[in-house]
Amino acid sequence: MKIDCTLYLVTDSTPAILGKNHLEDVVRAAVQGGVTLVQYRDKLSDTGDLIRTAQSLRTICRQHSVPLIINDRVDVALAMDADGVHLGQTDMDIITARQLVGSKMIIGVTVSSLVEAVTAVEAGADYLGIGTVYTTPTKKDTKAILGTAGVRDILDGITGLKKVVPTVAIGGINAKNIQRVMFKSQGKRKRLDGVAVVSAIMAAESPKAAAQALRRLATEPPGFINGGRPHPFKEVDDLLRQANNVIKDLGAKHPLCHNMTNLVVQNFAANVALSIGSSPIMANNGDEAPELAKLGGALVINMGSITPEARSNYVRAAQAYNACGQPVLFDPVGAGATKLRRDTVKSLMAECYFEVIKGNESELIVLWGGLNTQQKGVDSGISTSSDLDKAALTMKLAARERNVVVLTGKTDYLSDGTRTYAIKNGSGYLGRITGSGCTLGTTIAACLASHREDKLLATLSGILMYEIAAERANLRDDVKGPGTFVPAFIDELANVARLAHELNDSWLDQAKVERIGIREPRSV
Ligand SMILES: Nc1ncnc2c1ncn2[C@@H]1O[C@H](COP(=O)(O)OP(=O)(O)OP(=O)(O)O)[C@@H](O)[C@H]1O
Ligand SMILES: Cc1ncsc1CCO
Repeated sequence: MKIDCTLYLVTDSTPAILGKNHLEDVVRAAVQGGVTLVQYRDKLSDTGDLIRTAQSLRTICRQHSVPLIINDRVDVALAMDADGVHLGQTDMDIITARQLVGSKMIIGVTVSSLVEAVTAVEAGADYLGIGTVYTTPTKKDTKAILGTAGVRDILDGITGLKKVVPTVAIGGINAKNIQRVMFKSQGKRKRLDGVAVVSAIMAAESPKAAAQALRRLATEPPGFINGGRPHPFKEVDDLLRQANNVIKDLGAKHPLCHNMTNLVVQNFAANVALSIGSSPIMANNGDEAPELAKLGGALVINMGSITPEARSNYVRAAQAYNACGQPVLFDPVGAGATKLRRDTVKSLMAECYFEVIKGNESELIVLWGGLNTQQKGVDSGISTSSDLDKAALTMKLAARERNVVVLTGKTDYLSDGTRTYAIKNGSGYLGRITGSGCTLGTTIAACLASHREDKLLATLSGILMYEIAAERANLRDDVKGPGTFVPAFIDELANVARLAHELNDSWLDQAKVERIGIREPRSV
């Protein structure tokens, strides 16, 4: 029997997933929606019930020519003449199962390592379920988490074996990440034939609509073909593919993050730096900078508390880092609030090179030349600009300064003067605590210090780490308001750093990054 693994439904009859629905109804709707293979998985029912349910599922599946596979129970599969049986690593071995079921019945096997995959193929498996890709609410055992990189290694490892078998990935796959999973797990010569899902269909409000959507997404994977042109998703995805490594390297290299920052955020910024894997020093005296600049780190100049001697300290420090070729991030806090700040911005921009400038909209308008803009304190104020205006401001400033510019707000804009992106991650709490912009600057600077090859990628990685950690904190039960948000946020920054260290890039599935197609500014 030919196996089409494009969209493989694995059933789950537990109340947490199935709710009040009937298994048969859900499976019927799913095959009507486009599921290509069904596995009946039930660890709890008695043998008689298993056989009866399997028989009725087989009737439903056969009406749509979809094979029905039985999980684990070779006896049940034989008793009701299933199309196949699926074996886990602790189930019956493949050779014994084959002797029992004969040559026609499909045998599928779950594998989570290359050794298991090669062994299964050589023993006669007809398809492989590779997993677990991501943690799921029902499976939290992170040891077996492969991530897409792990799936890719297995696909590469089984390329060239005599027998070619279809493969599906399983574990935490849903409509949001299915395309990324298929794209990112591509091996050099082999890619997944499909994906297996459980709750994305079993727990869906409309299993039919969920199956239709997943089938479409699985059949038209992005980044492969788009009338011969690279899919727009591919460009963003190429960056996202690398972001986990940038964060992993940050933890491994532990770079110095030298903050010349305001009086408000000293402690918060130092804790953020530590939780992401960087080593902070809060040092506002420019005399120390030439020595610190030689330690391979990055400098943040945040002019939030502009003391009388601050300007000359900033310039000496930035020039020391410029001389060593180490990155400097400029955060022109309250740039439009006072004459002193406007003048300071002007002279810093003239005397120093900033690899990244990060500010809110009001601040960046001042930097672009809106020296008459009046900012109320350090806040951005109510914006009247369109999204495109903000993206254009970000791009033209980056093009003029030959650097990377970040404009923060509910949506962040990022540009290197050529490539411009909108990032729609984050949490409303970030707008309700002080210093979220400042500590984002610290995070980006740490990324710049550890990843020197592509400053746009380093900046994007820092923004995503920061904002996705905020989203994760936002979801926690212990967060009741802005006050409890701050410690939870620091914990989540550390959690994202840990995931990256474990090569687990699942946190990036939440990334909401869009390429903005605006023309390059011709003359700036
Ligand atoms: N409503 C929101 N929803 C999602 N993310 C937000 C929101 N408001 C701010 N952020 C995020 O918070 C971070 C800081 O942006 P913001 O524009 O508030 O900086 P700022 O005004 O310089 O802050 P501060 O002066 O307090 O340091 C950015 O990552 C931004 O995306
Ligand atoms: C509130 C405040 N005042 C100066 S710096 C700062 C922190 C946020 O920018």
